[in-house]
Amino acid sequence: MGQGNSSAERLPPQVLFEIHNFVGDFEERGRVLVLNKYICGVLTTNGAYRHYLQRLHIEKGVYSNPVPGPGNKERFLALLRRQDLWVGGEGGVEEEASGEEKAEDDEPPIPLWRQRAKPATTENFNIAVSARFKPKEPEGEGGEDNAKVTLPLHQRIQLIKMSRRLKKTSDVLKVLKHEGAWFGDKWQALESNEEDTDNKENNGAPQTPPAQQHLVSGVHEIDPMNDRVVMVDPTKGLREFEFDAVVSPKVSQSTVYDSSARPLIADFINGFNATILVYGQTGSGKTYTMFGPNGSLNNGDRGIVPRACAEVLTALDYRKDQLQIPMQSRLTVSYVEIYGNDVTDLLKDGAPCGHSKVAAQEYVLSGAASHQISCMDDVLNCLTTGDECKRKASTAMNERSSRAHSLFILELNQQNLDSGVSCKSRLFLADLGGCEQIKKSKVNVGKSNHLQVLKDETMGSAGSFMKRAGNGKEEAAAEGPEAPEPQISEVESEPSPTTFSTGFQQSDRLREAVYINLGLLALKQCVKSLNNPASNYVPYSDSKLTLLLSSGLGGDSKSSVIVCAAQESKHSAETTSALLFGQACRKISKTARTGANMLAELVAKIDSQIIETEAQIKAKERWEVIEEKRKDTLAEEGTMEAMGFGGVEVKKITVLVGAEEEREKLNKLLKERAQLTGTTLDSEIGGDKYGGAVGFGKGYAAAYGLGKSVDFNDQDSYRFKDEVDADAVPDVLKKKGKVAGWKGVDDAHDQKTLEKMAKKINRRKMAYAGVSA
Ligand SMILES: Nc1ncnc2c1ncn2[C@@H]1O[C@H](COP(=O)(O)OP(=O)(O)OP(=O)(O)O)[C@@H](O)[C@H]1O
Repeated sequence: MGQGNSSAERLPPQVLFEIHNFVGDFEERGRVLVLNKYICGVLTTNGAYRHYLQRLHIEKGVYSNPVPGPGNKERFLALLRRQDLWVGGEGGVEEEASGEEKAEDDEPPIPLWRQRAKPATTENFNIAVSARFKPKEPEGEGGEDNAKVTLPLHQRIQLIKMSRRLKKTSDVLKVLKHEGAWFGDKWQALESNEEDTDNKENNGAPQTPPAQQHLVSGVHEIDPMNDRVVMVDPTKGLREFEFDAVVSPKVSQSTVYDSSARPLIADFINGFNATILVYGQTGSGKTYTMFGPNGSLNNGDRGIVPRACAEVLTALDYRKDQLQIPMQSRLTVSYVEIYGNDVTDLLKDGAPCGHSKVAAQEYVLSGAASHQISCMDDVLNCLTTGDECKRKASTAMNERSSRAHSLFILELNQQNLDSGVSCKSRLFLADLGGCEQIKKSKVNVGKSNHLQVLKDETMGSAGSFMKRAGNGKEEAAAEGPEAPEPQISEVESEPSPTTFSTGFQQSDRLREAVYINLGLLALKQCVKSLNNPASNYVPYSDSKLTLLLSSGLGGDSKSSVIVCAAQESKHSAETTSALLFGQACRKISKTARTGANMLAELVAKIDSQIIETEAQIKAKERWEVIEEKRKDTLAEEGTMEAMGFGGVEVKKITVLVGAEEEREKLNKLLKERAQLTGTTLDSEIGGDKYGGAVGFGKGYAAAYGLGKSVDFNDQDSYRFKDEVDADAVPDVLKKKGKVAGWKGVDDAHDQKTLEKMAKKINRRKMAYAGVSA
């Protein structure tokens, strides 16, 4: 390789080494690649790298999708780092020769690019965010409702600078002047210099300050070239957003797939977990983007899900026949819907996932809901079956509105039969329910052509039902995660007779809206925490949606968020809110890793931290004896004791103290573990492990748990004792024979055993009780 090649030397040494390793000596001369001292025919650099990408796939099993256009070089360089993906062991790291060795051997120094580094298994990246705008509604079909906005002068100047690509403020002022109005009182002051001249030309007649100019709110500019969107929001004023991709309203489904989903499909096949989610207001085109128009699986209009499945299946077929390494693979799909706290299996007629609500996450992620697929017919069957089962309804905002969040999960298990290296990756495709304002979707009142209109005061009205039943949180949620306006609106249509069935329908719609909004609120909170470096707790457990998406959002998977939005002025508040969400997601940086069971690894890591923390607590905790005054609760009626005179017993109580910080840490770890495993904190604390024996509020367990105290001197004083349930003795201790022959509290005479037992249980329970009390 030519050492003097400046463009090649700019690449990091490890990359240079790896390219050399892969393609032999090479040199880049402008747009032509020189390989092994021979010019590669007429191959341009881009063409040559396309060829290398293909070789990388065939020889090393590293997949790259055939994206048209330039950029092959960058993709090749990125993928080259994964060339040892299917190789067992470390991949043969070549150590850097030390300076002394070099001198001894008297060999010419090894160029930096020849030194081999350990292959990368992790990649740092930010969540990729793209924005897609729905075509404008035709006028007269609800597309017009132009809210007027008065921008402050500096924003107005900024807007003109952005839209007209002007740099100088003086040029902007000329535009403003030409437009005829804007400045109000400041007109003369700002333009004084120029106006002086102009006024002189106008025979000295004073210029009257013109009326304030108003702008129409909404999307002002969609700039796919620079991936920029300019918004004028009625409450927030001018806003400029930058994303990884901005697609114009007219682009095809395949362009959206190429820009927002395709790179992640390659990552998925290469063993990374990946998440693609669509977010936006109701009716903004999320389902259209994810699945296609109105559930149609027509080739041209197909959305991301069928396209992704087609690409994965084609790639797997190709890999089976063409790769030089023998690969075995199995692709499965799960399709679930999240409605409030219920997760249902759309491929099993909407049956609940798992036997209990808490088990849903474990059930879904363990693959219990999965179906093997091997061709597109299987995929289309799953999509059709799932679609029939989905909650859909007609609202004023969308004729076919999804009334819950749905999650399509692809799971790919692959193994290199030669090296035995296996990899499991998951692709989460989430079609989130749309955030909606009740007054716009009119689910509380119905829409004349969908549901009969109900007044709040009417019996069975959904509005009054929710108002009565709902707490503040529900009402807030009903208005969407960022509701800018007050709540349930006035009924706009004429009242009409109410039937119970319409009442129920409306209460269903309203409940759905609340559930959707609550899930989205929880999602926003998670994104906020992920963006806050000071926060070490992400509230995934706040909703089933965030629990299921936890590994995709904050975990080690690659993620892409597609913000769907409407351009119309009347939707500008929701559009700004959706774009702001996208911007917040874009700031989240993560480390993605290839490899198998990420969840198990994470849980194992937390487990080791739990053990460490428990050891710290053990070292620090101590029993302290305190005096407690207790009243005789069983005193006979009419006695002095019952009337409050006397009847007070002073008891010595032994209390476990110390290690408060560690307990708090333990509590956090237990919570985190519960989130990851989809269980409850109760079971993490010991409910499951000890056969539910340490359930809260139960005799013995209560004394050891929430009460945080053990009354060791109380063995004879039955009057002051809670009734003890023999079942409450931890099974694990019974088995070990530590409390052999346990029959009741009278047998609890071995103080040491009790102390030991209490400490063991309390370490976890106190961590919980101490923090949550
Ligand atoms: N880019 C687009 N081009 C053409 N039509 C679109 C586009 N996006 C959405 N639509 C149409 O707009 C309507 C609403 O879209 P869709 O059902 O996908 O919205 P949504 O965001 O999923 O709504 P919800 O949250 O209520 O389910 C559909 O009729 C759909 O075909």
